Amino acid sequence: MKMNDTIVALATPSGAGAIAIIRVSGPEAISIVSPLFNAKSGKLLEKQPTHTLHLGNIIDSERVIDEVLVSVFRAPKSYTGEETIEISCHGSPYIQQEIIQLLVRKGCRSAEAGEFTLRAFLNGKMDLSQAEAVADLISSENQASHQMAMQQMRGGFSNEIQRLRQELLDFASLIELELDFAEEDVEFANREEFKKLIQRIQNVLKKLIDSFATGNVLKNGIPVAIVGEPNVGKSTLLNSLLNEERAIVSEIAGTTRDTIEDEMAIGGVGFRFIDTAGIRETKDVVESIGIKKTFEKISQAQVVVFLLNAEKFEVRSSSLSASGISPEGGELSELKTEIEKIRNKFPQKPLLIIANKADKIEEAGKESLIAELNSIAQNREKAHFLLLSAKTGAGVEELKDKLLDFVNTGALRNNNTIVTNSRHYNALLSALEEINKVQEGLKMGLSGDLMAIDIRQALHHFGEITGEITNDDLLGNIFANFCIGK
Ligand SMILES: Nc1nc2c(c(=O)[nH]1)N(C=O)[C@@H](CNc1ccc(C(=O)N[C@@H](CCC(=O)O)C(=O)O)cc1)CN2
Ligand SMILES: Nc1nc2c(ncn2[C@@H]2O[C@H](COP(=O)(O)OP(=O)(O)OP(=O)(O)O)[C@@H](O)[C@H]2O)c(=O)[nH]1
Ligand SMILES: [Mg+2]
Repeated sequence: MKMNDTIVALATPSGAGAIAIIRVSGPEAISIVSPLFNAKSGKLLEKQPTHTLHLGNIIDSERVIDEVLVSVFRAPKSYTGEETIEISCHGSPYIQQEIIQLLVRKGCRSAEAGEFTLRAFLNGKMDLSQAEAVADLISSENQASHQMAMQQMRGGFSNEIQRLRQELLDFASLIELELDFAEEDVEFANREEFKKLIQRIQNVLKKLIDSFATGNVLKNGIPVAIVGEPNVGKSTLLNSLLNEERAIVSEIAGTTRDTIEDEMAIGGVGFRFIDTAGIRETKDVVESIGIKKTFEKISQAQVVVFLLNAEKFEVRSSSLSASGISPEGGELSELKTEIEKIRNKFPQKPLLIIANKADKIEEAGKESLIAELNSIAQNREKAHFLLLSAKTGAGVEELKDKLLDFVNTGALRNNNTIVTNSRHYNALLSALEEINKVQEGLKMGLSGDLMAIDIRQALHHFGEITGEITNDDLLGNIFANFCIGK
């Protein structure tokens, strides 16, 4: 990508709108736009100071294309660090295209995706992780992902990495200095202090690495699988959670054959609900493919909502107690087996057991049912039980609260740095690996020259995050995922 030319792009979404912004950045930005702009004040754009706004017409020879507002940003005081002009025109696609084509005829080049932000990075306006956060910020759809992106864009994460990198660099220099005095057997780098620093770096790296699990989940939406036998009301629950008729509901068992997913923010956190095909023995080929997929989805989910029909258990338990037979022998033990199966298959998954169709059972039966199910849930860590009605919506709010409880939003609340980017995550893992080697070296009394190699490696991985160490392929990759005009 060339850097010394002047680029132009629409910064607002394509299509009609009230107003559209056309961005021009590069050494010729002001000199190209100036002769095309007739200011109402009669002032020449080229003479205007930075961060000023001007009303006037964009003209192509004699023809007025539009009445616009033009902002002037002078290098290096702009988003990109270059001379920048922004033209706010009326949002007709025709006007937008006319102005952009005029600018291209006068010597601008159409910007590539992310090129404005790439220039901001290359001009030192932000580091690489901050540039990446700009893209995350634009795609953020809820409070959690917005907060994480904002924190990263403002440099919270980079600062932490930068600090560690500097301290490590200072030690590396001291150790390398010792090498110059090899004959004299001096020790500039205090080994005890160095050990402490390495320990501290390890702790920070581990904390950041651990935060990725939370960050990744918060960024992409927490996957919640809704599973259970056919007809228990899974699709009804999905619709109730989403507040829309997303999935087909019917009294026929086996209605949902393929998984259905949709997102919804609860308390500022994005959740991705996955309605699945009811689990049962079946000879139907299509249905059994759907059931296979259900198990796949359970394995990918962060939380499993296991739905059952409360009615089935209520009827049985009252008739059973009347006849004096232990409920153990009936549906409840069947249920226990069912839950046990899921527990064995996915021992780590938080499980929410939900008795649905609460509206159909009698008040009197509710208590014994809740007690019974709670005793099943109690045996298991991370398992909870709720009675609700997907149809009437009673208890659905409680379910939402429970789901939020499952998410460890503590890290977010405490304003801790959360790693959301897999590139950063990989660099952190590699850095930790090198730091561990340095620690081993210290323990074994490894010579300075060998230790210096591992330290340099660790520094390299820190530099990858902030972009001190980079290459064209990597930059191309990162910025290609931006939108044009950003
Ligand atoms: N019209 C418009 N709105 C926008 C942007 C933009 O580029 N144009 N932004 C783009 O993403 C965001 C705001 N970010 C910006 C960041 C820096 C500068 C800027 O001019 N910085 C100079 C001057 C700072 C100062 O006045 O102290 C600088 O950094 O030197 C402008 C916008 C969101 N809204
Ligand atoms: N009374 C009552 N009926 C419900 C409730 N939830 C679901 N139903 C009914 O139960 C039937 C099955 O609901 P679905 O949501 O299609 O069940 P499902 O679990 O998705 O079924 P499959 O897709 O076949 O696995 C429908 O007739 C629903 O109207 C509830 O809370 N109360
Ligand atoms: Mg269904």
